[in-house]
Amino acid sequence: MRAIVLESIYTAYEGGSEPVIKDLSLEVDRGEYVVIGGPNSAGKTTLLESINGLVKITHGRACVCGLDVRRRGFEVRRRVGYVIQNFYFDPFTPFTAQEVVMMGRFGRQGLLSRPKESDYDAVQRAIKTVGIEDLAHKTIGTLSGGQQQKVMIAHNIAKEPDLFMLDEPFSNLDFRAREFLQDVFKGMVQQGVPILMVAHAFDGLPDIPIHLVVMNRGRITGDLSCQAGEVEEIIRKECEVKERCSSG
Ligand SMILES: Nc1ncnc2c1ncn2[C@@H]1O[C@H](COP(=O)(O)OP(=O)(O)OP(=O)(O)O)[C@@H](O)[C@H]1O
Repeated sequence: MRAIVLESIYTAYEGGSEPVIKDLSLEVDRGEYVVIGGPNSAGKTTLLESINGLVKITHGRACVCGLDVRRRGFEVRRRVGYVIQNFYFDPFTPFTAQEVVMMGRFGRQGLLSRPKESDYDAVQRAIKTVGIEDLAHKTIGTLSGGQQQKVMIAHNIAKEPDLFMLDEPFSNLDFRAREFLQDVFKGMVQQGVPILMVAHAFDGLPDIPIHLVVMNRGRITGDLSCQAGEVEEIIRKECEVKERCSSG
């Protein structure tokens, strides 16, 4: 079973007059590391949110982890880890980093159930994996942007997702943290969990085959396999060619 099968989908935001994603098809297998690139407003975030069932798919077929996204969006979201692009915790948010990581278990344990031994174990593993043991008991809103980002990555790892999507996860992280986390993601991919990552900077991608998806104006304009070192050049070329074609 493929992790993602999208067949000619169109998606639109509530009240939007035009679809943002247009006639888009994509297949992703287990264990693939997918990088999604392209210019601003190409529809990269909207694609992630369509896969997750957060934006309405108006036409086409979308199957994620074997589930029909249009009918079973809630179940899809339970199984998909999603680190969003922009989040903000108020300094007075009354949760520690460890409690936020535990919230990643809610889909498995149920909102009103007590955490089990396996939930505590998954939380400790995620905290250790991301290397935030020293932050565990700090209040989330008092952490820096980069520290909060690491907590949200741990939250999604604790979820033990079948598919992991990240929207510009490195925007607040220093180069050491980027390299460390790229290793973590490589390990997840090698265990079979597919990763979809939207990015604008491509330094430090792991040395494994990359499934590169280039988007522009709501469509996929490039879908190919390449090495990490080729990603930036390919995206640059794709975007330049498409810009010339659309303005010529
Ligand atoms: N909540 C929303 N309601 C209506 N339109 C939206 C909404 N979010 C995004 N859009 C529109 O959808 C289009 C694609 O936006 P999206 O955020 O998916 O692009 P992106 O490729 O992720 O951009 P960037 O690289 O700048 O983050 C844009 O024209 C944007 O204005």
